[in-house]
Amino acid sequence: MAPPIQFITGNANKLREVKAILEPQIEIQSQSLDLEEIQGTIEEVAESKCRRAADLVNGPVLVEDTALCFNALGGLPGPYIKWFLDKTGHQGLNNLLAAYEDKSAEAVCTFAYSPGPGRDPIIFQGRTPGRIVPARGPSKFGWDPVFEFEGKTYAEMESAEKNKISHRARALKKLQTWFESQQETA
Ligand SMILES: O=c1[nH]cnc2c1ncn2[C@@H]1O[C@H](COP(=O)(O)OP(=O)(O)O)[C@@H](O)[C@H]1O
Ligand SMILES: [Mg+2]
Repeated sequence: MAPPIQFITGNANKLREVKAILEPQIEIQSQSLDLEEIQGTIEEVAESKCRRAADLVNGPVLVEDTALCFNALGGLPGPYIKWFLDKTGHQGLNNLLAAYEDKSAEAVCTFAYSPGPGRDPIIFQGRTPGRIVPARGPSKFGWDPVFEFEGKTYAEMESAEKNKISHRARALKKLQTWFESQQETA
C-alpha cells in the first residue's frame, strides 16, 4: 500500500475531487496552508508553491494550481483566473470575450509533487478544451457554470461525469501512473 500523500490546499472542492479520483488506491491527507502565488507561467506558479510547501511541511507534498485560458486572449486569464473570477464574476468572464468571435478556452490543471525540502518538484498537467458560455447549472465550484465541454457545462454534469473528463482528472491520471511506477521500483 502506498504511503498517504499530503495534499496542500484550502479549497474543499479541489480536495473532494482529488479524493474521489485517487482513493482508495492512493490515500490523501490534507493540510491548508496559505501559499503565496508568484507571477509567471502556469508551471512556474505551481513549482514555486510546491517548493514553499515542502519547506513548510518538511516532508513530501502535493500542490495544485488551476488556470483557465481564453484562446482569444492568448491564454489569459490563465493562472490569474482566481482574481478575475472574484472581481468580475461569471458574467464578467463572458464580457471579456464579447469583442471576439472565438469563445474557446482551455482548463488547465497542474499538480506539483516534491519528495521534500530542496527537492525538485515533478509536474503533472491535464488540459480539457471547452468554451466560455453564459452560466448554466448550479454555482457550487468556481467557474464550473461558464465552462462548457461537449454541450454541457461542468456545473451541469454529475460529479462522476466531470471527474472522468476534467482537467483535474487528466492530470491525476498522469500522477497516478507515475506513483504506480515508483511503487514498482521501490
Ligand atoms: O474544476 C474547477 N472548476 C471550476 N472552478 C475551478 C476549478 N478548479 C479551480 N477553480 C477555480 O479557479 C481558480 C483557480 O485558482 P487556484 O488554483 O489558485 O485556487 P485555490 O487558491 O482556490 O486553490 C479559483 O477561483 C478556483 O476556485
Ligand atoms: Mg492559482
